[in-house]
Amino acid sequence: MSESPQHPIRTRIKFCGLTREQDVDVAVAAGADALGFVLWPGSRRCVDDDRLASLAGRVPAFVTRVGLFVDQPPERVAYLSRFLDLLQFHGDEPPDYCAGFERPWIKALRMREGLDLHAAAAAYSGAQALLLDAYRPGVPGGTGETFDWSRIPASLTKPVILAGGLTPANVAQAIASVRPFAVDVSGGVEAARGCKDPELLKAFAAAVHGADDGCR
Ligand SMILES: O=C(O)c1ccccc1NCC(=O)[C@H](O)[C@H](O)COP(=O)(O)O
Repeated sequence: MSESPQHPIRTRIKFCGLTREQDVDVAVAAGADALGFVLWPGSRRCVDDDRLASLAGRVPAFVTRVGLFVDQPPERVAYLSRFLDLLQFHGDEPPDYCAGFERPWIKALRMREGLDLHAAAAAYSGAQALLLDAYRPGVPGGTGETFDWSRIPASLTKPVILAGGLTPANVAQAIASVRPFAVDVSGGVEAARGCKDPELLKAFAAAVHGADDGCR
């Protein structure tokens, strides 16, 4: 299979829901390409503005700082953008809203029944990627649940970030089946909610690298 953003030779890794400085350090050392900070107050992983400033200030060059939002006031997104390289919209934000900030953005889509991914990719054509996550009614993200990966068409034109219930134990299988641009994990590398486990972070990254080696 030839390389392309849809079928990369190296799967990027995004660790999500970081709340502590030591987790940022371990995640970066393990090989993170991106770190996600939940900025939606409804989440137990949400970090306040001071903590975001501290965590974001710790991230070295070439690791992307991603802020997660769920249908929040645009003024709030605009304010917090100063700490972020990329915005991730996890709610029902329409494309015009997502494009209204001076930052690149990705759209999270929860894989509810009947979702047409080609139509969504066309609607969110300004997104840098689509993050595909499990659907659980009333829960915007971070469910720790997988979905049926065979629902993702190989012909999708947008880079796919695969999320939802990934762990060090299943991520290699996920990469082999989907060949995503990136994988995203939160609960699968935690010791407790919001607290990442150093060994799980390293094991997850090692499993991704091993899967990439197996795909070559
Ligand atoms: O983590 C949260 O609490 C959260 C709340 C609201 C929107 C998104 C949220 N998290 C998103 C993620 O952490 C990931 O992008 C994704 O959902 C994967 O989570 P997991 O299944 O736990 O690996």
